[in-house]
Amino acid sequence: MSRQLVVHADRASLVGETADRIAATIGAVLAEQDECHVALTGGSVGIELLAALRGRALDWSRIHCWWGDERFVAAADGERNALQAREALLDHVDVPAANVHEMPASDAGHDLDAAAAAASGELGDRALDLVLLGMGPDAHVASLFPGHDGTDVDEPGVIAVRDSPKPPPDRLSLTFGSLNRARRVWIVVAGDDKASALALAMSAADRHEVPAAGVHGTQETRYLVDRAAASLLPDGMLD
Ligand SMILES: O=C1O[C@H](COP(=O)(O)O)[C@@H](O)[C@H](O)[C@H]1O
Repeated sequence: MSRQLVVHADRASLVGETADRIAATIGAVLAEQDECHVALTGGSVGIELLAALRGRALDWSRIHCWWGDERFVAAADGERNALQAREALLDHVDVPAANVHEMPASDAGHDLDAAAAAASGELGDRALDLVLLGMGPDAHVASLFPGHDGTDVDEPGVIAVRDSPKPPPDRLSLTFGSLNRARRVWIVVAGDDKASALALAMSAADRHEVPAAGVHGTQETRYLVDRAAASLLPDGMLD
């Protein structure tokens, strides 16, 4: 399955046009099936994207929201991806509570392993319709970090991540097994601090060292980036 690269002039057009694409894709999925299951992402551009989706006309009663990863902190901690997503988007749209599948918070009564098991149980072996991912400057996606054991896991589900190089240290993440059974995987990247990671991700790099290189959808894999992030891609890739 080939990967598509879409380069936008700047961060603002990346965010606005990607929000349009997400809304159009969800609309097309809902024209063919009853529900659309989407994994949201945290991270700087990921949350900007969710805020931009607020104004789009979508049938939220049929959209289910999951997460690619979560920081294992208390429910009210501003670092929590789900809390940021609520503030940016979900508190502003008519999404039924039952459609929002947050991963457990650290004060919900589970330790990290039990939280991973609970989130895995809820997700099962579902093939998500659309997975949105950010990418760190170290090429991590979701909370799959270079050199970490989590990059070995091919079973679908949610894993506990300890000693994350990016704080907070304890996290939950979808595995490659769940990410790579999604129909569409879109990796959204902005900024020149991500340029070398993006160049590696789009090469045939080993997923253990460059996790972003190991993620793909069964129907579609798209890198949606701004010009700054694309600055180290070979000319031939930009044609
Ligand atoms: O910690 C995380 O980081 C990545 C990337 O974030 P960014 O701020 O560098 O864009 C994000 O995709 C992930 O969901 C999040 O938990």
